[in-house]
Amino acid sequence: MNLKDWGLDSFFEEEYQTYNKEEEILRGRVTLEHKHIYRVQVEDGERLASISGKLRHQAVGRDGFPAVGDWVVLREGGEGRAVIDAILPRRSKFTRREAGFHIDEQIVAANVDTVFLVMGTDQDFNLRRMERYLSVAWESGAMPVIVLTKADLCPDIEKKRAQVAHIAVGVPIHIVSAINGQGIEELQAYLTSGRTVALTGSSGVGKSTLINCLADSELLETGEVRADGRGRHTTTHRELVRLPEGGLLLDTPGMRLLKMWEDEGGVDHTFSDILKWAQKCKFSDCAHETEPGCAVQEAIDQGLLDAARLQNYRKLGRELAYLERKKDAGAMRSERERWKKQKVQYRKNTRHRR
Ligand SMILES: Nc1nc2c(ncn2[C@@H]2O[C@H](COP(=O)(O)OP(=O)(O)OP(=O)(O)O)[C@@H](O)[C@H]2O)c(=O)[nH]1
Ligand SMILES: [Zn+2]
Repeated sequence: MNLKDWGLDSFFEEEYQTYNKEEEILRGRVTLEHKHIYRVQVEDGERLASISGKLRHQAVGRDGFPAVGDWVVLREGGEGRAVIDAILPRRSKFTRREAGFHIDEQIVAANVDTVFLVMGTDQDFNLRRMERYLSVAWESGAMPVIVLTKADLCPDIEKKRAQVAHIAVGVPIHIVSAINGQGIEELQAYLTSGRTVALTGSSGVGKSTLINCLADSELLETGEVRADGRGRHTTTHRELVRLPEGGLLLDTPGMRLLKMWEDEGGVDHTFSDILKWAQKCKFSDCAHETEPGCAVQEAIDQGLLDAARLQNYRKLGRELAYLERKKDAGAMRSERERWKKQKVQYRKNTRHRR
């Protein structure tokens, strides 16, 4: 199997060049992760792999661990197993941030080329949510494509398309139905050889149905002949699969339930129209509320800007500010911990000296 078929291109080829050729290295792409055991597609088949002690040691936070879609540097570890020594830089990444005690960034998918932002045209339809999806997509580095599903149930599909087009300037929009096959072929065009496509969207919008349409078979369940030549068929599930037509489909649970926390860059891109008006405000620190000479409020008055968009922009801003504070609080706590430990150590040392 040529790794080009799995998306290996000049970008990653070049990265691999920087690795030491004295030791025999394997190149491969992660297709499944399960509790720090990885299934990796390599040139001559598949390997189960764990990460080296060195990589584990270097991993700062969870983004230091491999994720589905990552290109990794491996070596044979005996008994058909392999060891992952390094992760290549990611061309795109989707992260999930847990706002718990600490902010933890977990990679839910790496090196996605195109992301389908899937939304139903039924009661699921929600423009504010689509704005959030777009923010996440711009932030990730993957190219967003909007997919509106269940067209067969929607009487005013063109109106919905226009509403979406208004908030997503320049983003392709596709209207599909799994029932009558509308739009499926258009989506297939993104799944060309070596290109990686991922999906996100709320539960029940038809992602699984769509995948089955695109795969055109029960491919997700089909086993393959084992790479080690023992000829046994496996029924192992993979989260990065190669379709018969050549495209790569990435479908992880984390990707499906993407939390919509994202930072400034993505938000600013999605709300670039608001920022454009804001530049014309009289005061540079205008909060766009009751300030005189506020160009944003003026745009709303003139019907050029939807007030709900400003509200959504503010809401996202507040969430980000909250996360920032959490992050700071976490940093402060660990700083305090470190200081406490040092103090204990200091006391021990001085006690010894006495
Ligand atoms: N009428 C109609 N129903 C659809 C269409 N696509 C999916 N459905 C139905 O919508 C329901 C949910 O579809 P799924 O494909 O399971 O949705 P999902 O997004 O994978 O949901 P999760 O697995 O919860 O993330 C199923 O009953 C499908 O049959 C469509 O194009 N038209
Ligand atoms: Zn203003």
